[in-house]
This record gives sequence, C-alpha cells and structure tokens, in this order.
Amino acid sequence: MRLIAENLGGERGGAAVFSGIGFALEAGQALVVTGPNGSGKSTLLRVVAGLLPKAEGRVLLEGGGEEFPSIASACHYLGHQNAMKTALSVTENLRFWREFHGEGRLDVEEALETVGLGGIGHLPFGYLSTGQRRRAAIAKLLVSHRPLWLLDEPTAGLDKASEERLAGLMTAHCADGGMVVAATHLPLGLEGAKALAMGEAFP
Ligand SMILES: Nc1ncnc2c1ncn2[C@@H]1O[C@H](COP(=O)(O)OP(=O)(O)OP(=O)(O)O)[C@@H](O)[C@H]1O
Repeated sequence: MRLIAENLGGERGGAAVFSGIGFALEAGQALVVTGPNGSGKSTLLRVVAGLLPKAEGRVLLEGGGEEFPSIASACHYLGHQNAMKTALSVTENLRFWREFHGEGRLDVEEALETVGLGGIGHLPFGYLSTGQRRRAAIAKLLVSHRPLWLLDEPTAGLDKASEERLAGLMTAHCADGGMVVAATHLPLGLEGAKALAMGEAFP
C-alpha cells in the first residue's frame, strides 16, 4: 500500500493555504508534518482525508486492493475534536466506531486497558478529563481496522506517560504494515519517520 501526494494545494475560504506539497509513504512508514500556526497542517490532513476539496494536484492510495480502494475507506482521521458523543458511555462510543470502521485487532475492553482507561468504560464520555478524552480517542484507533492513521496533534492534552504510550502504539501500527501521517508541534518519538515542514503562515 502506498499513499502518494503530488503537487497538492489546499485553500480555506478561497485563499491559498499551501501549494506544491508532495510526499510518498509506503506501508509501514510514518510522516510527521510540522510548521507554524496557520501554515496549513490541519488543512493538509483534511484534504488527504477527503474532508476538504483539494485546490490542485492529487493525493491517492495505491495497492489497497478490494478492501481499501480509496483513502476514505482506509483512513482513520483524528482531528482536534475527538468525534465522540458526550452523552454515550465511552464503551458505547467505541463500539459504534468499531462497527463503523471495521473491527480492529483489539476489542473495546482491551483498547481501554491499553490506553490506561480500564474500568471507566461505563462513564459518559462527557465526564472524562481532557487528557482522558484524548486517550479514549486513541483507543478508537485501536478498535478500528484502518491502516492509515491521520492524526492532528494527537498528543494534545496528553501527559508524558500517555505521549510515550502513543509513540509505542504508532510504532507498532507501522510495524504491522500501517501508515501514520501526524501533524504536530511536539516531537512524537517516532523513530525513522519522514518529515514534512509546512511553510510560513500566510500573512
Ligand atoms: N473556514 C475557514 N475560512 C477561512 N480561513 C480558514 C478557515 N479555516 C482555516 N482557515 C485558515 O487557514 C489557515 C490554515 O489553518 P490550519 O488550521 O490548516 O493551520 P495549522 O497549521 O493546522 O495551524 P495550528 O498549528 O494553529 O493548528 C489559517 O490561516 C486559518 O486561519
């Protein structure tokens, strides 16, 4: 499987945010996207995910076979929002996403244990602290069967131990043939990751 971007351009509100972005990512590789505030990291991830139209160029997934014929079918996008229903329990939220995305290697209980949230699956998601919410959103990655993780500032709100745990999970995902594209301001501890530096913010 291969994720390829060529001469990719993105815009917001009709104004160019970035242009001429290119990268190629093989199965098992990670790409860390850095750049100042407003340089277009989130926009790039959303364009790759297909949540925003691209302004120019192309981005595609090759070799996904019948199971993953497109980026949309292969990706799990984790944005700034965690995409969980606050009134549903943590377990109910994760069950929904497991069904929606396809069943990942871990079941809901195992994923919660893995992110250090064992025993609180019964709580409404809205009761969780900021960092616990992010950890539950990371558990969402583990219960889902999606090879391409698109992560927008995945460590936001995480404590040091959770940051290190996430680094291990991303490394394991890549070792398992997955791919990660992560926008970040902080080092993610991803050894051997490719790097993409977005330009200065438009004035
Ligand atoms: N809906 C919108 N309409 C107009 N401009 C927008 C819209 N959404 C974002 N922008 C602008 O697009 C630019 C890129 O924003 P984006 O969120 O992609 O940057 P970023 O690199 O992820 O920033 P940060 O590091 O602060 O998260 C910013 O200048 C932002 O103000």
